[in-house]
Amino acid sequence: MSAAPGLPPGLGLRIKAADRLGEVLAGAHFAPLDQSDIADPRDRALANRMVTVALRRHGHLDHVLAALLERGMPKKSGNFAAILRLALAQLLFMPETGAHSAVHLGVEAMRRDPRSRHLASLTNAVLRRAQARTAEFTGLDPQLLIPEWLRKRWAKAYGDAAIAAFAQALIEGAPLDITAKDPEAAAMALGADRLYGDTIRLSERDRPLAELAGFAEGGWWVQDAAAALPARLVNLPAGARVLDICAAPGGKTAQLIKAGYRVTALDADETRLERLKSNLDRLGYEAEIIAADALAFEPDERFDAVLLDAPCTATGTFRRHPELLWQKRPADISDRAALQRRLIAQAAKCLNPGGVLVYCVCSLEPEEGDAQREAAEAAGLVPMPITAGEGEWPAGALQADGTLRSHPGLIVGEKGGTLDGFHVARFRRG
Ligand SMILES: C[S@@+](CC[C@H](N)C(=O)[O-])C[C@H]1O[C@@H](n2cnc3c(N)ncnc32)[C@H](O)[C@@H]1O
Repeated sequence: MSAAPGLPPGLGLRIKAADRLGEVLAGAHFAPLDQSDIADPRDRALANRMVTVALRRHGHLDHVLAALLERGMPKKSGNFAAILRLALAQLLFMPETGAHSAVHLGVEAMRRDPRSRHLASLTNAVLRRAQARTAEFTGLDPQLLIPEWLRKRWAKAYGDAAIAAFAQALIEGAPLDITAKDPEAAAMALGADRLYGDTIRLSERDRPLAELAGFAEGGWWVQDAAAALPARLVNLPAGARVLDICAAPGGKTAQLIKAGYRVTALDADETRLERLKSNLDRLGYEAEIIAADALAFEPDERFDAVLLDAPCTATGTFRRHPELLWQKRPADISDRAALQRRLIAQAAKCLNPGGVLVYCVCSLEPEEGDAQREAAEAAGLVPMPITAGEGEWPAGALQADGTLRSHPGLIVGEKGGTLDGFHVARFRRG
């Protein structure tokens, strides 16, 4: 069934997918196509998979395009790049969808775009040449999937072997990780595996989230296994007052409430706070919610703990957001690191003497992680090392200095999946 009436089967969804890919190539964050874009669930799933594969394989597609477009990318070519990348992704990396359909519908999609229809025969030629070189292009070095500047940084921080693992994790994508109120019952109801703590993992999913067992009843929320680590490290008695200072959309707020703390959830972004509110409502959880700039926040009463899940480059989430690999620039790292230093200083001011700060970022960059210890110490905080006996985390994540470092090269669970990159450090106000 076609996603748009009057178009040949399968063409409408490709046009929608190419439009979405075009937006991401122009710098937008990838938001999956939803029901309002493509009504048929199977068409929608295919379209989203095509965009995702094109984004995961971006580095390989760069190489293929450089090899096949002798005169480079044509100027003023409308959606040419997105349509071609999508067709190449399908042809080379989604063989189960059929080479004929990749070529034929790719060329048809190009014909339907008024700004790029003059390039339909070039498209046909490029796709046919790619098809003839399938073995070569599907055998490209996986490390080409990571831009060189990031590859160099990550090799320095995590070693060469980690780069190969990161590239593999990028190709495979992320499973659905869930934090459950009752992990044993939820794992049973969903056919999921238990990882550690209250995290369970669903490797295969055949329906939308809202239709999964326990969602409507508020039995669980989506949260990567690594993202679930920081809130557990607050480790205070139930009833403690905890400020979640960059809280939305609320995954960690929900964990803090589950742990029995009295939680204040603050965020500067009102739209994201709406999502936090509706997430907590679904879970039947309550928190004090404050829309404010953390940098200007002066609480009436200080807190026993602050969780600072700081805005960051989010490079640790590349399995879910592969576009970040190609959108981030070195200046983003220094920019975020500077904001994080200011937030750490502000978070320290919100703590009672002896209060605990848990600082975390979903970034793989040392400037946003280990290096921020200096900013914490400058704000009057002392390191409070995380210890081996106080929780469960992936083997290899606990570092000698008592901070946690997860990355998509670490293996978790019996089925051997990976997890996001997170840095977690804990401090106490002196
Ligand atoms: C990494 S996200 C938080 C994710 C959240 N902790 C969770 O687990 O669901 C960072 C958040 O920081 C917020 N933020 C960025 N700058 C801020 C500021 N100056 N004051 C308050 N919130 C800010 C963003 O709106 C964003 O929601």
